[in-house]
Amino acid sequence: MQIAVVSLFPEMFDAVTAYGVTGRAVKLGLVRVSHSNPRDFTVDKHRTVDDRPYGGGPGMLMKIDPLRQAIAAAKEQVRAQARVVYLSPQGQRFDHRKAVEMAQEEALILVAGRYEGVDERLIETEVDEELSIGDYVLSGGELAAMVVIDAVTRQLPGVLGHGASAEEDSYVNGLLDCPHYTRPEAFAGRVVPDVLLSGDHEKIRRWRLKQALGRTYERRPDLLQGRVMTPEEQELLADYLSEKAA
Ligand SMILES: Nc1nonc1C(=O)NCC1CCCCC1
Repeated sequence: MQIAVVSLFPEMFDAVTAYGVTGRAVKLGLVRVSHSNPRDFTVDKHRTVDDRPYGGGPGMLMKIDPLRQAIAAAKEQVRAQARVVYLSPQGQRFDHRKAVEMAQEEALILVAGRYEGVDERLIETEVDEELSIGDYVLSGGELAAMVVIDAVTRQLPGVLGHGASAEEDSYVNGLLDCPHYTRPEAFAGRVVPDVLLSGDHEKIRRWRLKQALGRTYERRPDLLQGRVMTPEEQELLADYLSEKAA
């Protein structure tokens, strides 16, 4: 997959291109991240990318033309049909389903805004989709773009060592993740649940699913709304709740 990022701060993206699973994906060529900086498309002496808002109000807005040219350059970089995504709190909520969907694209162009935002006509004429990673305001779209790059890259074939972990990622089954344990077996008087030491993979699978269902019920009941539970899941959640009540 090719991802071109339109941002005033391309160096920020080292956080996803140089480290960890996503850094390895870049190294293996499973994903290519390129950059296009609106400042490189300014023509005035001060390399101006922002201007005052019509109608007054605090702060500045990003000007149309440098962004428009930076997006055009980004399209040149990816040379394929690319979905242009603008990151902002006004966007559709980014979630696992969206990550899976975006991972099917041949190319993405992620536009990271700064200041108080961008001229609405840039969004109307250049942006295919506005995406939000959550209901809060960041100082720029870069961190949101990196969240998208990370979550989408994990969905690409070959990125996660053993394919299974992509499927087992929590949210794949629409549930929160179960608890995890590693050595030592005892810590601060707390021991690892016996089932995880049993070597009985079916028992372990059921235990993990039960914990995931129970946690989701307790912490994020909204995720269970409208989610059809299998008979096994219904049984395991009932067991979890009766054990909790006991
Ligand atoms: N939340 C978010 N989800 O995606 N992006 C977000 C954000 O808070 N972005 C910052 C704003 C700041 C003004 C310019 C445009 C981006």
